[in-house]
Amino acid sequence: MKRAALTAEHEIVRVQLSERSYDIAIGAGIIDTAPPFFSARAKISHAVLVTDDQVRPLYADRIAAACAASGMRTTLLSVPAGETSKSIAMADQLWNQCLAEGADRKTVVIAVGGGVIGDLAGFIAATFARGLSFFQVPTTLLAQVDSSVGGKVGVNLPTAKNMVGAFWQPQGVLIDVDVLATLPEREYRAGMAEVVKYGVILDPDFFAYLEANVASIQLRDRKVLTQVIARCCQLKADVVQADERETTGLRAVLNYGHTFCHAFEATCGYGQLLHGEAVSIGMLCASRLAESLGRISPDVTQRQRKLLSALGLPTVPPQVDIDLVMTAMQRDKKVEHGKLQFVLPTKLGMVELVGDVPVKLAKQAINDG
Ligand SMILES: NC(=O)c1ccc[n+]([C@@H]2O[C@H](COP(=O)([O-])OP(=O)(O)OC[C@H]3O[C@@H](n4cnc5c(N)ncnc54)[C@H](O)[C@@H]3O)[C@@H](O)[C@H]2O)c1
Ligand SMILES: O=C(O)C(=O)C[C@@H](O)[C@H](O)[C@H](O)COP(=O)(O)O
Ligand SMILES: [Zn+2]
Repeated sequence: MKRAALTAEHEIVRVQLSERSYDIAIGAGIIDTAPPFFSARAKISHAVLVTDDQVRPLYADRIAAACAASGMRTTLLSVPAGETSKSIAMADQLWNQCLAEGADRKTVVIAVGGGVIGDLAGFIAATFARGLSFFQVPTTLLAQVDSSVGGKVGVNLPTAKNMVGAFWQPQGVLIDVDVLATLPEREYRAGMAEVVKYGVILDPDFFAYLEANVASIQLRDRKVLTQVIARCCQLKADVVQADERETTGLRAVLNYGHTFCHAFEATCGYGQLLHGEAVSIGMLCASRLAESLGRISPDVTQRQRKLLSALGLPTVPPQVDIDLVMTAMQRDKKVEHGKLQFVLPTKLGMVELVGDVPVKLAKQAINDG
């Protein structure tokens, strides 16, 4: 197949999923190659770009103009920035806007933004007219290392994170590391939590690399960032290829810390605690839980806490009603027959899905934080 003309300095990670396979292109300054990147992978007569009101003036207007200049009929839809836009009400608004703009089954959706936009636009793509092709142009660190890859799309219910959604793979992911230059510091740090997650669940050498490169990471060193993002995309691609729909339990490793994380996000009110911040706190809760079950030694938790703190991430659970958190945890999608399951470390670089965990110990793992 014809490939987009990208700059010399880019890497391609391929996600191998038979007919749903796709490329993740990672490089500096490649955002302007967006139209040929899309056109090489889909026939596009009508592109619907979905973005948020902060990313729109920074990047989405520019991509929309380039798409229009390359001959695509282009519609740009924008939602308010932030987690509260990942809702059924916002999906309803976008479905109706797509209809009003004459979208049909050949329309291609392009998500330009962070994880909220990727999840929401992907959900529109998965559902409008029973499914449209879509692309991801992730603009946060979190979206570049995690949410744009793997096809989990969806929206939140008021008390249950990501509860309505689908597995819907993109046709391609275009990652320009240069867009991270404008990302607010808090959002950048939040993205690092998912980066650390990959080290804990799959790759102890990568964890050690992060420990050794905190200063360059804080400076957003372009070279280090490109390597970090490419490694995360490759690790995620490997997992998704092995268990696309989280049916064998393998993909669940990517959910490390998320049983606690999602319960904190919902209980605090969406957007109060950023997803990455909640991942940071949630991973430490899961690690303490593994300790209390005698599965790991305290130094595994200590190393995570030290690295997460050095990266400026929160480590202490929020001051919220613990019983509300425990109730929210029961809405985790890994719950089977009413029983919670947790992804717990066995050592640095390896985790397992564990059932039959006494709720009392999970509560204690929060209280001990
Ligand atoms: N589908 C998945 O596999 C998956 C994986 C991880 C997280 N998620 C989801 O992702 C969401 C969090 O995503 P997020 O952290 O990217 O948040 P986000 O999408 O809310 O973006 C964070 C903020 O940064 C702004 N922004 C984005 N790019 C920017 C840029 N380059 N410069 C300046 N500002 C920019 C946005 O406008 C927003 O205000 C959560 O809903 C989480 O559940 C999904
Ligand atoms: O891709 C996955 O699988 C993940 O679990 C990645 C997570 O970082 C991400 O937050 C995901 O959206 C959580 O999925 P959920 O199924 O627990 O809602
Ligand atoms: Zn996550």
